Amino acid sequence: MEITVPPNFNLSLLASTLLILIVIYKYILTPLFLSPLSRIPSAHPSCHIFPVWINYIRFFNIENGTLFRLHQQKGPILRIGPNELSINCYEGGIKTIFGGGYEKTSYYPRRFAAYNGTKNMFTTQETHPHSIRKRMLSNIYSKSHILTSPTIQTNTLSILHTRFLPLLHQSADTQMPLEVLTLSYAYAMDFFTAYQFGRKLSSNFLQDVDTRTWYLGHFFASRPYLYWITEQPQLAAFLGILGVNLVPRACKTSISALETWNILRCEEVERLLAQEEVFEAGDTPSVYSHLRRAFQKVDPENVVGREEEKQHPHDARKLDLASEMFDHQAAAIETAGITLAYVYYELSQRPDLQASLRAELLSLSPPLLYPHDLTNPISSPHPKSVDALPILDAILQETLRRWPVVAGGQRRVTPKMGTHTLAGYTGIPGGVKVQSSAGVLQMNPAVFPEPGSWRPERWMGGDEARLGEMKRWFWAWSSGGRMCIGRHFATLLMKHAIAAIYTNYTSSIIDAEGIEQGEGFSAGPKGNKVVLQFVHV
Ligand code: HEM
Repeated sequence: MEITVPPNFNLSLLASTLLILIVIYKYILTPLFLSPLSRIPSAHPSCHIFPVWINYIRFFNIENGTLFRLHQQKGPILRIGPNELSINCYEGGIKTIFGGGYEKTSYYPRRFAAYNGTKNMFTTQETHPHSIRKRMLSNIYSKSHILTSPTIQTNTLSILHTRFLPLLHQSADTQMPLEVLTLSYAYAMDFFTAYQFGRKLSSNFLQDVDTRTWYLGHFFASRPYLYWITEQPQLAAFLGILGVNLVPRACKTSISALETWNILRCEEVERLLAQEEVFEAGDTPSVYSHLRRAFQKVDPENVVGREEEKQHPHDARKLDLASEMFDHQAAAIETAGITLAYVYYELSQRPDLQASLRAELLSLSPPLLYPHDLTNPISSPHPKSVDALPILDAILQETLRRWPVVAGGQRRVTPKMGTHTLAGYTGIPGGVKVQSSAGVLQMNPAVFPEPGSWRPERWMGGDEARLGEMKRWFWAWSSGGRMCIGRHFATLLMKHAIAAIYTNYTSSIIDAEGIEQGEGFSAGPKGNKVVLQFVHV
């Protein structure tokens, strides 16, 4: 049978119409009406179809504040892009996503890349390689190890008494106010690198102001350009080829400068280890040599063939070690620095609480009084007794709740297999980007009444059920398999700084303009400063 085509029939018109219909069906009708995500409240009507809105708020760096307001209005789950959700609740939220081991998105290796993309624990997206690396590191950061490490005990005493407290003492003596945000960055870095590399190779940012300023300048250099680095890396790279640098070359130079600073220390540790030097407790490069040994254990199978590498397994792992050390420094300096600045700011408004805290601190045996006889071997309280102080603990816990430094969305992706139920919405497919944030979770008034008020008392006493609920929603360290591995170290570092200060001084605010928390994945005071006056008690 012969098919007769109408004289005015146009094949190409038919094809174009079909194509348009398919595009409308796939990119408009499906995301808007048929996708399981279409039932979820959208942050903006366009979010169902285009990722323009989410890019807009990320470009203008207003994501945390905007999502916080929208969650208050629209509930715990929001569609923030055609394939992206923000979820802030416990059941069906962080319990499912983070407790269920959803993998990280590529945001992490983009934002936190080091040594030309040499993966470390934080930037590894996939579960299996992550858990291998985590097993290698867990013990050195476990609570039992942190609270009994001779390296930490020796260095705590030395850093507090020879570097930190003299600065406060001088400020109180001369009645010169201190800017405590930068001071806290310096303290956190010195304290952490002393554990990582040993005290001899640690930073000395508390005393060496020039190197501290140099380091912090490079550390924060890329912040204004993060949108291009994390959200539009291909576009930035393409325009870079054409000579348009959305991310100034200086940002790369800054990262290289810090990488060099770090790798020189790694090399120096290697040199000392090669000499089989016996380290004094304070000079033991605890974190570095722990990971180095862990690599050596697995390397005989991996590094076969090259004699040189078999003899010096660290050579093969040089960048792995450096990348891991680099990342832990970055994790420690900013997070602990900002948290401490907020602790001092809040306490400075509560002289009554400073007095109760001091009474508690004076019960330590011996208390952290300054000046102190450093030749006395039992001249500091045991870390376990500092850790166990209830008022100190509540002050830190409440600061981490009210001012969670990792305030931005922690991004994950739904597992490829099967469908998922999140915040009561069923049928969510694999491959959907999801994120949660401590800045939203910890401001839930149903769990934390008057969430904007800093009230350490909420963590003291009270009924068990209420405390249990608060702990479930407390998310400053994240949760699940990717929870902060440095939390016990950070807690010890921060508790000792607070204890040392408030045993010896009172504080009051001189200048806290811009204390409101800024934007970003990690966020400190917008004004970048907290100036306090310390007075001898
Ligand atoms: C106040 C201090 C700190 C806070 C609030 C904090 C918070 C966090 C949070 C929320 C995460 C999860 C982030 C995400 O998955 O998106 C994290 C992960 C991590 N933190 Fe911390 N952190 C602190 C201090 C430290 C310190 C001192 C170290 C030093 C070792 C550290 C090392 C890490 C590492 C390596 C990870 C990645 C863990 C993994 O992927 O399994 N953190 N931290």
